[in-house]
Order: sequence, then structure tokens, then C-alpha cells
Amino acid sequence: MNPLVAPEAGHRGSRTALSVNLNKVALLRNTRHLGIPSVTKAARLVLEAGAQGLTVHPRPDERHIRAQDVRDLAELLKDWPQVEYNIEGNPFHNLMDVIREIRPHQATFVPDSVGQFTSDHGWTFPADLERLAPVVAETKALGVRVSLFMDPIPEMMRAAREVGADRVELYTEAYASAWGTPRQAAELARYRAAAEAALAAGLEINAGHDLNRDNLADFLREVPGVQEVSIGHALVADALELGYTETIRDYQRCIQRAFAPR
Ligand SMILES: CC(=O)[C@@H](O)[C@H](O)COP(=O)(O)O
Ligand SMILES: NCC(=O)COP(=O)(O)O
Repeated sequence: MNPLVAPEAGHRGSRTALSVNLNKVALLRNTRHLGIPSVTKAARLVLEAGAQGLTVHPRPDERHIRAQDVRDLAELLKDWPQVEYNIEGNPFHNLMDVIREIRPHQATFVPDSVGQFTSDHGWTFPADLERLAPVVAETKALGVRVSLFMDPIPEMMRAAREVGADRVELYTEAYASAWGTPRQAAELARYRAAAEAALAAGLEINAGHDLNRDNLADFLREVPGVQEVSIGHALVADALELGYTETIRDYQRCIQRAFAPR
């Protein structure tokens, strides 16, 4: 796939790209042998509704996204050359084989254990530096952008850049669980500081985990330079009630609201 760049996304006054994570569509599909709901049909619907990217996290246990889904989506995206394909996972488990075969636009490295319930932490430096360097270099040599899943710790950002990453994905669970509580402002300040440190280190910024229609605009308003948000769990839950088209439009309205003058 050709590297894809959204040159203006994520800077003040312009838009952040929405990448839809399809894990939970596959999770429901996998509870029967009927092929419904279809992951590729969901992909087509969210793209027709205006999503700018697709994200999948093919875990080693294939509890949701399977190897064949990753291939099917790559095939589908041949008809959508402007759409970014983001594949997440642990490069020390199954991810590198997937990246070598598919060569998506972006690989997001996540330090999950095999069988982990869901992602719950980012990489740690200097501990992870030595082992990450060769897989980052190999991935970039394949023409795939590398993003590292990171907790919002400003001191970690320079090392993320030194290891060769192009981007960091800020793990947003701590913000999401603080949203609407007295802790919200302090959490946002933490993410803002991490984003500023990432930008100063020459990194681009993605964000994700437990983002939703309530908490998204506040995050993007306060945290500078977010190029892309990947959203799955809440978005697919919303789609069960609203349908994919209305759901994607509503998330795009949240993003627009974040960048609108107050
Ligand atoms: C890296 C990240 O935050 C997401 O990929 C999240 O881990 C979703 O994975 P599950 O859908 O398996 O919970
Ligand atoms: N990288 C985060 C992601 O893809 C989706 O996370 P979630 O919205 O399912 O929590």
C-alpha cells in the first residue's frame, strides 16, 4: 500500500482523522458460524459514511479479528486508496508476520500479553528500547508508519522518537474514566503535557481507547496535534442503536465541535 498522509489533520483549526476499530464487529460474528455481522460490510458502511481509516487488532488468540479479516479488509481498501489502514498488536507475538504480508499504512505496536483482556498500558523506556529498535526499523523499511502505544508520560516521548517511531498513540483510558468527574481537568493536563512533549520530540500523535461521543470533543479541544483517533468499542455499541451511518456522522460532528471556534 502507498503511504498515506493526511497533511492537515490534527493541527489547530483542522480535523482529526477518525479510524474505526472493527474488533467488536468480529467479536459478535465469531459467536456463530454464520458470518454475520460481516466485518467487510461494516467497513464499507463506515467508509461510505465518511470514516478516514480502519483499525484492527488481530490478537494471537483470534478472539475477534482473524488473519482472514485482515486480508479481506486489505482487499477492500484497494477500492478506497485514500483510506488509512492501521493494524495494532504486539510485534513480539503475531504482528510482524501480518505487517510483512499486508504492509498497511500504519502499524501500532502495543505491549499486550498473549490473551490479555484488553490493552491497558503503553511501552516503557528505557526498558523496551533495545528490543523495539529492530522491529521499528524493519517496519519502517517496509514503508509502514510506526506508532507506539504510550501512557501519557512526557518523559517517555523523547525515547519513543529515539527508537525510531513516527507517532505515538496516547492510551486514553485514564482520561476516559476521569471524564465528567473532578479528575477530568487534571487528566487532560497530563495528556496535554504528553502531547506537547511528543510534538517537541518530533513525533506525530494518535489517541485511543474508550473514547466515545461524550468525551471525544473535550479531549481534542485540549490536547494539541492529535492526527487520528481510533475508536471501536463505544462506536460499535452506538452503531447497534443508531446504525453505522448516523454513528459515524455523530463522531465526525464531535470532532468538528472540538475544532470550532468557541
Ligand atoms: C490498542 C488499543 O487500545 C485497542 O486496540 C484496544 O486494545 C482494543 O482491543 P480490544 O478490542 O481487544 O479490547
Ligand atoms: N487504538 C484504540 C482502538 O483502536 C480502539 O479502542 P476502543 O475504542 O475499542 O477502546
